[in-house]
Amino acid sequence: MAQYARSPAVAVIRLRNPPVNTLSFAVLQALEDGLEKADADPSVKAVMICGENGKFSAGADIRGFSSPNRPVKSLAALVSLIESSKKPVVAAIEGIALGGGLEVALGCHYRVAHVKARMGLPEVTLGLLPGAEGTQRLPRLIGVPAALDMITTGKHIPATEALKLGLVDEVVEENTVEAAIRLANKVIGQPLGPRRLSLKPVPKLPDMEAFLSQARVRVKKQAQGCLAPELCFQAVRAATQMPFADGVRRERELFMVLLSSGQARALQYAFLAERAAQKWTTPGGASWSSATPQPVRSAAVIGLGTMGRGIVTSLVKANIPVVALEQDLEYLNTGRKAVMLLLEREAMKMEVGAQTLDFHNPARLQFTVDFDSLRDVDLVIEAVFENMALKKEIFHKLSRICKPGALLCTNTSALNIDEIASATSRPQQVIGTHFFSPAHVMRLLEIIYGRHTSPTAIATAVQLAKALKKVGVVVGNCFGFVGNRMMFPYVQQAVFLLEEGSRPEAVDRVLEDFGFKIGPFRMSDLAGLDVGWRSRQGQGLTGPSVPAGTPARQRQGQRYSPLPDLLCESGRFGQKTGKGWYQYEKAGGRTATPDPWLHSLLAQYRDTHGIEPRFIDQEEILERCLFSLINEGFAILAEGIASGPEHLDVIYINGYGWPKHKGGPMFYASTVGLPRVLAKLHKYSEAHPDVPGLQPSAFLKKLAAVGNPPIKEWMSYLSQQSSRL
Ligand SMILES: CC(C)(COP(=O)(O)OP(=O)(O)OC[C@H]1O[C@@H](n2cnc3c(N)ncnc32)[C@H](O)[C@@H]1OP(=O)(O)O)[C@@H](O)C(=O)NCCC(=O)NCCSC(=O)/C=C/CCCCCCCCCCCCC(=O)O
Repeated sequence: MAQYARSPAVAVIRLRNPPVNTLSFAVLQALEDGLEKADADPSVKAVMICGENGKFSAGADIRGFSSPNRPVKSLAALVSLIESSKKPVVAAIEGIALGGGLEVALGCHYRVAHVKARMGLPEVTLGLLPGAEGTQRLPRLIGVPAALDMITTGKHIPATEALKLGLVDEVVEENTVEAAIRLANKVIGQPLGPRRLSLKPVPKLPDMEAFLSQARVRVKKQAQGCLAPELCFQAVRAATQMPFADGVRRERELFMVLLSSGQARALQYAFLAERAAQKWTTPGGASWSSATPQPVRSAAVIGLGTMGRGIVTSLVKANIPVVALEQDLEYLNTGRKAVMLLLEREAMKMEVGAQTLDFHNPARLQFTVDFDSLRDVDLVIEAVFENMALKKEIFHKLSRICKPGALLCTNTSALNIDEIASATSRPQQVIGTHFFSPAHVMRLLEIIYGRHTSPTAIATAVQLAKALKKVGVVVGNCFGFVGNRMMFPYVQQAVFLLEEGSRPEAVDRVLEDFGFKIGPFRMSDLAGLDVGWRSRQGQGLTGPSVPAGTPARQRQGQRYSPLPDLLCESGRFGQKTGKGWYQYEKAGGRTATPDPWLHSLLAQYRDTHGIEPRFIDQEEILERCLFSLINEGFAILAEGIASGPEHLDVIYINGYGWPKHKGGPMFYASTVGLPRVLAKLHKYSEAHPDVPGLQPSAFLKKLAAVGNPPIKEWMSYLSQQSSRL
């Protein structure tokens, strides 16, 4: 709602809808009532609009867009009402003014912002456009280039930048509401015409047409298959070509197209899924609502390979003092140089005026080979390579050296957390923190609890993720956890498709056209084929431990493809060796080119194994790869390894390049329809009975049988018996 008060010639309207003052129907109604009251009261000479609790407004309620009962009350009409007020209206922007919240402020005649406030029109990130006339008012206020940038990227800008752009009239360090009331008193009686943005012309550019056509190319390129940026562009272009009222009509038409699009639903789901994933629970009954994190005032990282370097960089960026440890001076010096380089680059990227990175100060970042230096840290992240014996040795040492409450984290992508914890005397403080490479860039942090991990340890790891500006998703302990476990059948299908007649570039193209940033073969080349090879050797799937007489394409009665092993045996480890599923310009090169050598290897391989190659169409490539991944997701949910489909989707969007506008694999399955996913899996598993990954999971079958319920109801169909939750 909104609260109305007087101060004394200024009416104060305070938006109130915790936690972020979204513009519900009740808020809009109360705002309208407040404006009418102020208008009718002759002793009121000006109006000031602010938000409760130090936040102006986060805009429209995202949950309302998909609701059949969404309020028909038009926000746009209210913005016009504010603008047409005969008494000056001043917005006092504290905290945030986003989306519809900023559009309300644009309707005001003046805007005062607190120095720490952020403003933006993030509708594009929700698959929408600023549909309350924001695409028409903002270019009139700050010019087309800046408005187009804000509207098509959705970025939040700080108050200082808003002041430079002319988006706000004043930035204050103290009480914003008092400053806004002062300004309101000052402008009483001044003409309002020049302050009404709808009456202003769009500022001209020397060659608007040329600017717009270049901007359109840029927007399309950045959109990566998303519709909203293009329609945002069209709405802003309308502002340059039409009078305000016509531009508003065009904006409305484009908004309605987006509002009913599947992409908007997916993006809004993704926003809410990220918040839902913060609400973790475990089968033992621990949860975000009752567990309290421990403070992390200092940390240590063991191992300065690729992952360790990124993790140190992340911690330094989060202003957490770090001790970085390596096994000897040679490794330490190489690691130190690499970390310093990363930090120099990060420092250069930081905004002018923002807090600087204090990494030359040994009290903030210390390099050592001495385990004793870890004695006092609050948290240790072990990031050595994936070797159980080595990890156990380190954890044994840590449990002797570290102070009693220290959290002991292992950065692993698949290894058993319980086994690692068994090497310590304090398994309740051991937790998996699976970072994604490059660790200082990628947003995802998979947080894996073991059998004995305490709720405090989980809460502390979640808190750490927040401090590192990452999305922490809490999951249970199983081989590959959630992300990699779902990835295995996907990559396996991709390789089987090669055996049957396809090529890496064909499979990658289909998945990249679907929206993945990178297809499975390019991804394997980037990650290094030797990583999987070592893991398969460890599992006894390849190498000398495979019993003599084992059929080349079978392991334990299941289909197996030795193709990736053959590549590794030829020294083809991917980008780092200049050859893998593709060829590259040099070792370490990044430009993948289809490789005739590989094509003839595939032909030879099929000959050797008597496989008749066939043409495999895009539909089969897509369905076999995606549906096997999704199928594993259902098995994970049924086992209680993750507490909801949103968790899986957040992992895939933030760690595996799944296109956000398709909402994540489980959301995608819900849009395809579970009966269809099930029917396709039946079809493919009949054709390939020796591939367990294609056999539909019991949970998927159950959901399809009960009539394809909406995604938010899925978990209610898991019986207590079938779930570990
Ligand atoms: C920066 C944030 C605001 C805060 O971040 P942080 O402090 O980290 O906290 P969070 O955990 O993210 O959030 C806290 C809780 O708040 C919830 N939240 C936040 N924002 C929203 C929101 N906008 N809606 C709903 N809920 C929100 C969040 O979920 C958390 O709650 P919980 O823990 O999950 O319970 C950050 O949250 C953020 O960035 N928020 C998003 C801001 C945003 O994107 N705003 C834009 C929203 S879209 C908008 O405003 C659009 C406006 C245009 C509307 C145009 C309407 C005109 C239509 C014309 C045609 C209509 C025809 C009508 C006919 C018909 O109806 O049929």
